[in-house]
Amino acid sequence: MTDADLLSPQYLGGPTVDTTNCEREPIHIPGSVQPHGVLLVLSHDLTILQASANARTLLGLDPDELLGQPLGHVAEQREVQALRRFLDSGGYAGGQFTSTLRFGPRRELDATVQRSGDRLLLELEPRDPDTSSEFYHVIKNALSALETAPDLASLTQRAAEQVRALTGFDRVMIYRFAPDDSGLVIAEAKQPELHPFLGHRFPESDIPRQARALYVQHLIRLTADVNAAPAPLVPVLDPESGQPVNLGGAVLRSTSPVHLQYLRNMGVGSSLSVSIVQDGRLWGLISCHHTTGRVISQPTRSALEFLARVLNLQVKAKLEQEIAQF
Ligand SMILES: C=CC1=C(C)/C(=C/C2=[NH+]C(=C\c3[nH]c(/C=C4\NC(=O)[C@@H](C)\C4=C/C)c(C)c3CCC(=O)O)/C(CCC(=O)O)=C2C)NC1=O
Repeated sequence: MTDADLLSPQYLGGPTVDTTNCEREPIHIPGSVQPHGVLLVLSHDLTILQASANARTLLGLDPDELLGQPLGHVAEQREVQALRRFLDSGGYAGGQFTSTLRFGPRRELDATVQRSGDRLLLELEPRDPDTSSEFYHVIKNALSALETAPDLASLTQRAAEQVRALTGFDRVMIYRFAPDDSGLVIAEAKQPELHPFLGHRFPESDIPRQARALYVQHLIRLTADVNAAPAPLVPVLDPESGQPVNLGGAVLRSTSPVHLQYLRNMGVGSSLSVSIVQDGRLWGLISCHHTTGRVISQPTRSALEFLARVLNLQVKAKLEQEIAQF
């Protein structure tokens, strides 16, 4: 089975996707994750049911050494107890729990935990050693810039500039959806030598219905490297239910192969987008491109989500201001 086979929806019995049926691609059940992290699927009592094939890269153990093991047998007990307390407290319904988990003396990892049905998704990523104190100044300045913007145009332009300062992506755009779900680039901050997308309009099919629906539920997604071979789940289906696990909210979820080709055709090496949601509808996206692959650490993603939530509130205020002026 080639890497390309792993990513095709047929891998899990899905439809053959081409440019005529984009919205039928089951992007929430790719059966694999991006290889810059490791995914463990846990039962409610924290037993490991599935593990991504690349588990050894971060945990020093292969899937067959992990499957059936209680998490506490492979990770630091004290931190697992903190996770257990979060879960026993009811956890944040639909939210994510972020923490640090140690899998042995030199394996301190960033952990993101969220529910998926009656399973838990535990996603593990290497810690970013150079998250400096300067990071916090960037966040503070970004918040001030957003909160003092006089109108919608300056708010979205400042948002593009601040997200670029925080993430270092070569290009950051603010993409606004029209009533027909086509999109328009209304703000942009980029490397000077890159051709502008500002003012460009894109068809509805560029971000199909099921993707837009997913993006209302889950605010952020990163494609760290459009050329990376995905790490399949082992076993690929939940051993108890026989069903594929829903990775819709997983930070490591493998990106649609059709979209990966779209990004390659654009000369993009990595892509990050953050949803702008108004009244339960996807109003727009902060869409970021980097010419090469790029991983954004969990703390930076958390800061980005925080900024996006502030931007959502500021966009709402500016839209209400515009209506009040008529
Ligand atoms: C400058 C303008 C600009 C635009 C317009 C743009 C589009 C864009 N598409 C996105 C996602 C997807 N598109 C498709 C499918 C198709 N797209 C097509 O054109 C046809 C051929 C097609 C199927 C036949 C699918 C399945 C997904 C979900 C991917 C996933 O989440 O797994 C995203 C969000 C993800 C990201 O951040 O990169 C963006 C931002 N990105 C830009 O920068």
